[in-house]
Amino acid sequence: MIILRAINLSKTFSKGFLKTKKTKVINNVTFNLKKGETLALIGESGSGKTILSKLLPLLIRPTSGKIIFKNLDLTTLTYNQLHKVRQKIQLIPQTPQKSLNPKWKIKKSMLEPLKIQNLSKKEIKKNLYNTFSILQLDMEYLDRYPHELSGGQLQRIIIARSLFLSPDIIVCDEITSMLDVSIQAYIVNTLLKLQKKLKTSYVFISHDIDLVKNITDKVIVIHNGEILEQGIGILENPLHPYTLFLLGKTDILSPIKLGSNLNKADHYSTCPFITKCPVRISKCFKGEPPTIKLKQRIVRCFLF
Ligand SMILES: Nc1ncnc2c1ncn2[C@@H]1O[C@H](COP(=O)(O)OP(=O)(O)OP(=O)(O)O)[C@@H](O)[C@H]1O
Repeated sequence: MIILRAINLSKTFSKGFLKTKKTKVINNVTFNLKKGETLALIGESGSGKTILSKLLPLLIRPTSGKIIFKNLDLTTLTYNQLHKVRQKIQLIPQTPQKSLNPKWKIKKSMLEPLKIQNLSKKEIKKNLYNTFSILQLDMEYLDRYPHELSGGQLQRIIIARSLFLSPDIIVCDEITSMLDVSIQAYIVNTLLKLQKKLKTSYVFISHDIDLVKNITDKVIVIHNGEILEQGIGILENPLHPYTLFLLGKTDILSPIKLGSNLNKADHYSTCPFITKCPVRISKCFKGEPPTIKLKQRIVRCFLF
Protein backbone atom coordinates (compact mmCIF):
# COMPACT_ATOMS: atom_id res chain seq x y z
CA MET A 1 0.00 0.00 0.00
CA ILE A 2 1.38 3.40 -0.98
CA ILE A 3 1.39 5.76 2.01
CA LEU A 4 3.03 8.82 0.44
CA ARG A 5 3.32 10.12 -3.10
CA ALA A 6 5.55 13.02 -4.07
CA ILE A 7 4.26 14.27 -7.40
CA ASN A 8 6.29 16.67 -9.58
CA LEU A 9 7.70 18.48 -6.57
CA SER A 10 9.71 21.60 -7.30
CA LYS A 11 11.18 24.22 -5.00
CA THR A 12 12.55 27.59 -6.03
CA PHE A 13 13.94 30.08 -3.53
CA SER A 14 13.49 33.75 -4.39
CA LYS A 15 15.78 36.48 -3.13
CA GLY A 16 16.39 40.16 -3.58
CA PHE A 17 14.33 43.31 -3.27
CA LEU A 18 11.68 42.23 -5.78
CA LYS A 19 12.33 38.51 -5.25
CA THR A 20 13.69 38.37 -8.78
CA LYS A 21 16.79 36.30 -8.01
CA LYS A 22 15.56 32.73 -8.24
CA THR A 23 17.34 29.49 -7.37
CA LYS A 24 15.63 26.24 -8.27
CA VAL A 25 16.86 23.57 -5.87
CA ILE A 26 14.33 20.77 -6.44
CA ASN A 27 12.96 20.01 -9.90
CA ASN A 28 10.06 17.73 -10.78
CA VAL A 29 10.66 15.08 -8.13
CA THR A 30 8.21 12.17 -8.24
CA PHE A 31 8.31 9.00 -6.14
CA ASN A 32 6.15 6.69 -4.01
CA LEU A 33 6.73 5.37 -0.52
CA LYS A 34 4.96 2.19 0.58
CA LYS A 35 3.82 1.35 4.09
CA GLY A 36 6.57 -0.34 6.08
CA GLU A 37 9.31 0.16 3.49
CA THR A 38 12.65 1.94 3.68
CA LEU A 39 13.62 4.24 0.86
CA ALA A 40 17.15 5.64 0.76
CA LEU A 41 17.97 8.99 -0.77
CA ILE A 42 21.55 9.36 -1.93
CA GLY A 43 23.41 12.18 -3.66
CA GLU A 44 26.37 14.48 -3.22
CA SER A 45 26.47 17.41 -0.83
CA GLY A 46 24.18 20.18 -2.08
CA SER A 47 22.06 17.86 -4.25
CA GLY A 48 18.84 18.77 -2.44
CA LYS A 49 18.41 15.89 0.05
CA THR A 50 17.76 18.09 3.08
CA ILE A 51 15.37 20.38 1.18
CA LEU A 52 13.44 17.31 0.05
CA SER A 53 13.37 15.96 3.62
CA LYS A 54 11.72 19.23 4.71
CA LEU A 55 9.29 19.30 1.79
CA LEU A 56 7.78 15.90 2.65
CA PRO A 57 6.26 16.98 6.02
CA LEU A 58 5.71 20.41 4.47
CA LEU A 59 8.13 22.13 6.84
CA ILE A 60 8.85 24.13 3.73
CA ARG A 61 6.28 24.56 0.96
CA PRO A 62 6.95 23.34 -2.56
CA THR A 63 6.74 25.95 -5.30
CA SER A 64 4.75 23.43 -7.31
CA GLY A 65 3.72 19.81 -7.09
CA LYS A 66 1.78 17.72 -4.61
CA ILE A 67 2.47 15.58 -1.56
CA ILE A 68 -0.22 12.99 -1.10
CA PHE A 69 -0.23 11.33 2.33
CA LYS A 70 -2.94 8.71 2.82
CA ASN A 71 -5.01 10.27 0.01
CA LEU A 72 -4.70 13.80 1.47
CA ASP A 73 -2.92 16.44 -0.58
CA LEU A 74 -0.85 18.14 2.13
CA THR A 75 -0.36 21.24 0.01
CA THR A 76 -4.09 22.02 0.28
CA LEU A 77 -4.41 21.67 4.08
CA THR A 78 -4.95 24.50 6.56
CA TYR A 79 -2.33 25.19 9.22
CA ASN A 80 -4.27 23.24 11.90
CA GLN A 81 -4.92 20.25 9.64
CA LEU A 82 -1.27 20.19 8.70
CA HIS A 83 -0.17 20.38 12.33
CA LYS A 84 -2.08 17.14 13.05
CA VAL A 85 -0.78 15.32 9.98
CA ARG A 86 2.82 16.33 10.73
CA GLN A 87 2.80 14.21 13.88
CA LYS A 88 2.50 11.22 11.55
CA ILE A 89 5.41 12.33 9.32
CA GLN A 90 8.35 12.94 11.61
CA LEU A 91 11.64 14.45 10.48
CA ILE A 92 14.80 13.59 12.38
CA PRO A 93 17.09 16.36 11.13
CA GLN A 94 20.82 16.41 10.54
CA THR A 95 21.38 18.94 13.33
CA PRO A 96 19.40 17.85 16.42
CA GLN A 97 20.42 20.99 18.36
CA LYS A 98 18.11 23.09 16.21
CA SER A 99 15.03 20.96 16.93
CA LEU A 100 15.00 21.44 20.69
CA ASN A 101 14.22 24.61 22.59
CA PRO A 102 17.55 25.49 24.26
CA LYS A 103 15.69 27.04 27.22
CA TRP A 104 13.67 23.90 27.95
CA LYS A 105 14.83 20.90 29.90
CA ILE A 106 14.72 17.70 27.82
CA LYS A 107 11.73 16.50 29.85
CA LYS A 108 9.61 19.44 28.69
CA SER A 109 10.62 18.93 25.04
CA MET A 110 9.79 15.22 25.32
CA LEU A 111 6.41 15.75 26.95
CA GLU A 112 5.24 18.61 24.74
CA PRO A 113 4.11 16.45 21.78
CA LEU A 114 2.43 13.99 24.15
CA LYS A 115 -0.01 16.64 25.39
CA ILE A 116 -2.26 15.92 22.44
CA GLN A 117 -2.36 12.22 23.20
CA ASN A 118 -4.58 11.90 26.28
CA LEU A 119 -2.25 9.51 28.08
CA SER A 120 -2.23 9.00 31.85
CA LYS A 121 0.88 10.01 33.81
CA LYS A 122 1.61 6.33 34.40
CA GLU A 123 1.45 5.55 30.66
CA ILE A 124 3.66 8.53 29.82
CA LYS A 125 6.25 7.42 32.36
CA LYS A 126 6.19 3.86 31.05
CA ASN A 127 6.53 5.04 27.43
CA LEU A 128 9.38 7.35 28.37
CA TYR A 129 11.21 4.62 30.23
CA ASN A 130 10.74 2.05 27.42
CA THR A 131 11.82 4.41 24.65
CA PHE A 132 14.80 5.69 26.62
CA SER A 133 16.03 2.20 27.39
CA ILE A 134 15.57 1.07 23.74
CA LEU A 135 17.73 4.00 22.62
CA GLN A 136 20.26 3.51 25.44
CA LEU A 137 19.45 6.88 26.98
CA ASP A 138 19.79 7.64 30.67
CA MET A 139 16.58 8.83 32.39
CA GLU A 140 18.76 11.39 34.16
CA TYR A 141 19.06 13.29 30.81
CA LEU A 142 15.44 14.39 31.23
CA ASP A 143 16.57 16.96 33.77
CA ARG A 144 19.28 18.42 31.55
CA TYR A 145 19.23 21.26 29.03
CA PRO A 146 20.18 20.51 25.39
CA HIS A 147 23.62 22.14 25.77
CA GLU A 148 24.37 19.65 28.57
CA LEU A 149 24.17 16.69 26.16
CA SER A 150 26.39 15.53 23.30
CA GLY A 151 25.28 15.65 19.64
CA GLY A 152 24.78 11.88 19.62
CA GLN A 153 22.73 11.93 22.83
CA LEU A 154 20.58 14.74 21.44
CA GLN A 155 20.11 12.82 18.21
CA ARG A 156 18.79 9.85 20.19
CA ILE A 157 16.50 12.17 22.19
CA ILE A 158 15.00 13.42 18.91
CA ILE A 159 14.57 9.83 17.68
CA ALA A 160 12.85 8.96 20.99
CA ARG A 161 10.54 11.97 20.68
CA SER A 162 9.61 10.99 17.12
CA LEU A 163 8.87 7.39 18.14
CA PHE A 164 6.62 8.65 20.93
CA LEU A 165 4.20 10.01 18.35
CA SER A 166 3.85 6.60 16.59
CA PRO A 167 4.49 8.15 13.18
CA ASP A 168 3.61 6.43 9.89
CA ILE A 169 6.72 7.88 8.26
CA ILE A 170 10.10 8.88 9.70
CA VAL A 171 12.41 10.92 7.51
CA CYS A 172 15.95 10.39 8.81
CA ASP A 173 18.39 13.02 7.53
CA GLU A 174 21.95 11.72 8.04
CA ILE A 175 21.01 10.54 11.52
CA THR A 176 24.10 8.41 11.99
CA SER A 177 26.57 11.23 11.32
CA MET A 178 26.18 12.47 14.91
CA LEU A 179 26.47 9.02 16.47
CA ASP A 180 29.60 7.17 17.61
CA VAL A 181 30.50 4.28 15.33
CA SER A 182 29.86 1.96 18.28
CA ILE A 183 26.23 3.03 18.55
CA GLN A 184 25.41 3.71 14.86
CA ALA A 185 24.64 0.09 14.01
CA TYR A 186 22.68 -0.38 17.22
CA ILE A 187 20.39 2.61 16.55
CA VAL A 188 19.83 1.69 12.89
CA ASN A 189 19.07 -1.93 13.82
CA THR A 190 16.70 -0.74 16.55
CA LEU A 191 14.83 1.43 14.03
CA LEU A 192 14.61 -1.50 11.62
CA LYS A 193 13.33 -3.82 14.36
CA LEU A 194 10.69 -1.25 15.33
CA GLN A 195 9.76 -0.95 11.66
CA LYS A 196 8.98 -4.66 11.50
CA LYS A 197 6.75 -4.35 14.55
CA LEU A 198 5.05 -1.03 13.78
CA LYS A 199 5.16 -1.02 9.94
CA THR A 200 6.70 2.46 9.94
CA SER A 201 8.02 3.73 6.60
CA TYR A 202 11.46 5.34 6.52
CA VAL A 203 13.05 7.79 4.14
CA PHE A 204 16.71 7.39 4.95
CA ILE A 205 19.10 10.08 3.75
CA SER A 206 22.73 9.09 3.93
CA HIS A 207 26.14 9.63 2.42
CA ASP A 208 27.14 6.23 3.73
CA ILE A 209 26.58 3.82 0.83
CA ASP A 210 27.59 0.79 2.94
CA LEU A 211 24.97 1.70 5.52
CA VAL A 212 22.33 2.13 2.79
CA LYS A 213 23.26 -1.30 1.37
CA ASN A 214 22.55 -2.82 4.77
CA ILE A 215 19.17 -1.24 5.28
CA THR A 216 17.39 -1.23 1.94
CA ASP A 217 17.62 -2.00 -1.74
CA LYS A 218 15.16 0.71 -2.77
CA VAL A 219 17.12 3.84 -3.59
CA ILE A 220 16.62 7.27 -5.12
CA VAL A 221 19.64 8.99 -6.66
CA ILE A 222 19.39 12.76 -6.68
CA HIS A 223 21.69 15.26 -8.39
CA ASN A 224 21.21 19.05 -8.56
CA GLY A 225 17.66 18.67 -7.25
CA GLU A 226 16.57 16.08 -9.82
CA ILE A 227 16.06 12.34 -9.53
CA LEU A 228 18.28 10.63 -12.09
CA GLU A 229 17.65 7.03 -11.10
CA GLN A 230 15.30 5.26 -8.70
CA GLY A 231 14.23 1.73 -7.97
CA ILE A 232 15.45 -1.62 -6.70
CA GLY A 233 18.99 -3.03 -6.98
CA ILE A 234 20.64 0.29 -7.91
CA LEU A 235 23.66 -0.13 -5.64
CA GLU A 236 24.49 -3.55 -7.10
CA ASN A 237 23.65 -2.66 -10.68
CA PRO A 238 23.77 1.12 -11.25
CA LEU A 239 22.66 2.25 -14.71
CA HIS A 240 22.80 6.05 -14.81
CA PRO A 241 26.29 7.50 -15.48
CA TYR A 242 25.88 9.74 -12.41
CA THR A 243 25.05 6.78 -10.16
CA LEU A 244 28.15 4.97 -11.48
CA PHE A 245 30.20 8.04 -10.57
CA LEU A 246 28.58 8.36 -7.13
CA LEU A 247 29.40 4.73 -6.39
CA GLY A 248 33.01 5.24 -7.45
CA LYS A 249 32.66 3.02 -10.52
CA THR A 250 33.61 5.68 -13.07
CA ASP A 251 35.36 9.04 -13.28
CA ILE A 252 33.73 12.25 -14.34
CA LEU A 253 34.94 14.62 -17.03
CA SER A 254 36.33 18.00 -16.06
CA PRO A 255 33.25 20.17 -16.12
CA ILE A 256 32.69 21.87 -19.48
CA LYS A 257 31.37 25.40 -19.73
CA LEU A 258 27.93 25.46 -21.23
CA GLY A 259 27.61 27.37 -24.51
CA SER A 260 25.81 30.65 -24.95
CA ASN A 261 22.54 28.98 -25.91
CA LEU A 262 22.83 26.55 -23.01
CA ASN A 263 23.65 28.73 -20.03
CA LYS A 264 22.94 28.06 -16.38
CA ALA A 265 19.41 29.47 -16.60
CA ASP A 266 18.59 26.66 -19.03
CA HIS A 267 20.11 24.11 -16.70
CA TYR A 268 16.81 22.37 -16.04
CA SER A 269 16.03 21.94 -19.70
CA THR A 270 18.95 19.53 -20.06
CA CYS A 271 20.36 16.68 -17.98
CA PRO A 272 21.74 18.06 -14.68
CA PHE A 273 24.81 15.83 -15.09
CA ILE A 274 25.58 17.00 -18.62
CA THR A 275 28.59 19.17 -17.82
CA LYS A 276 30.53 16.29 -16.23
CA CYS A 277 29.05 13.16 -17.83
CA PRO A 278 31.78 10.94 -19.33
CA VAL A 279 29.40 9.30 -21.79
CA ARG A 280 27.33 12.25 -22.94
CA ILE A 281 26.29 12.30 -26.57
CA SER A 282 25.16 15.18 -28.76
CA LYS A 283 21.51 14.32 -28.10
CA CYS A 284 22.04 15.11 -24.38
CA PHE A 285 22.45 18.82 -25.21
CA LYS A 286 19.11 19.02 -26.97
CA GLY A 287 16.64 18.83 -24.11
CA GLU A 288 15.54 17.13 -20.91
CA PRO A 289 16.51 13.46 -20.70
CA PRO A 290 13.63 11.02 -21.20
CA THR A 291 12.24 9.08 -18.24
CA ILE A 292 12.82 5.43 -19.06
CA LYS A 293 10.83 2.84 -17.10
CA LEU A 294 12.62 -0.46 -16.83
CA LYS A 295 11.81 -3.46 -14.62
CA GLN A 296 11.77 -2.12 -11.02
CA ARG A 297 13.79 0.91 -12.16
CA ILE A 298 13.34 4.40 -13.55
CA VAL A 299 16.33 6.05 -15.25
CA ARG A 300 16.46 9.54 -16.75
CA CYS A 301 19.06 9.36 -19.47
CA PHE A 302 19.29 9.47 -23.27
CA LEU A 303 21.46 6.35 -23.26
CA PHE A 304 18.62 3.94 -22.35
N1 LIG B 1 17.23 29.20 1.52
C1 LIG B 1 17.93 28.85 0.43
N2 LIG B 1 18.04 29.70 -0.60
C2 LIG B 1 18.73 29.36 -1.73
N3 LIG B 1 19.33 28.16 -1.89
C3 LIG B 1 19.26 27.28 -0.89
C4 LIG B 1 18.56 27.56 0.34
N4 LIG B 1 18.66 26.48 1.16
C5 LIG B 1 19.39 25.58 0.48
N5 LIG B 1 19.77 26.05 -0.73
C6 LIG B 1 20.55 25.35 -1.75
O1 LIG B 1 19.85 24.19 -2.13
C7 LIG B 1 20.75 23.17 -2.52
C8 LIG B 1 20.37 21.88 -1.80
O2 LIG B 1 20.65 22.03 -0.41
P1 LIG B 1 20.47 20.81 0.61
O3 LIG B 1 20.75 21.33 1.98
O4 LIG B 1 19.18 20.16 0.39
O5 LIG B 1 21.65 19.84 0.14
P2 LIG B 1 22.02 18.38 0.72
O6 LIG B 1 21.94 17.44 -0.43
O7 LIG B 1 21.19 18.08 1.91
O8 LIG B 1 23.52 18.62 1.13
P3 LIG B 1 24.38 18.00 2.38
O9 LIG B 1 24.57 16.54 2.04
O10 LIG B 1 25.64 18.77 2.33
O11 LIG B 1 23.58 18.22 3.61
C9 LIG B 1 22.14 23.67 -2.17
O12 LIG B 1 22.76 24.09 -3.37
C10 LIG B 1 21.90 24.83 -1.25
O13 LIG B 1 22.90 25.81 -1.38
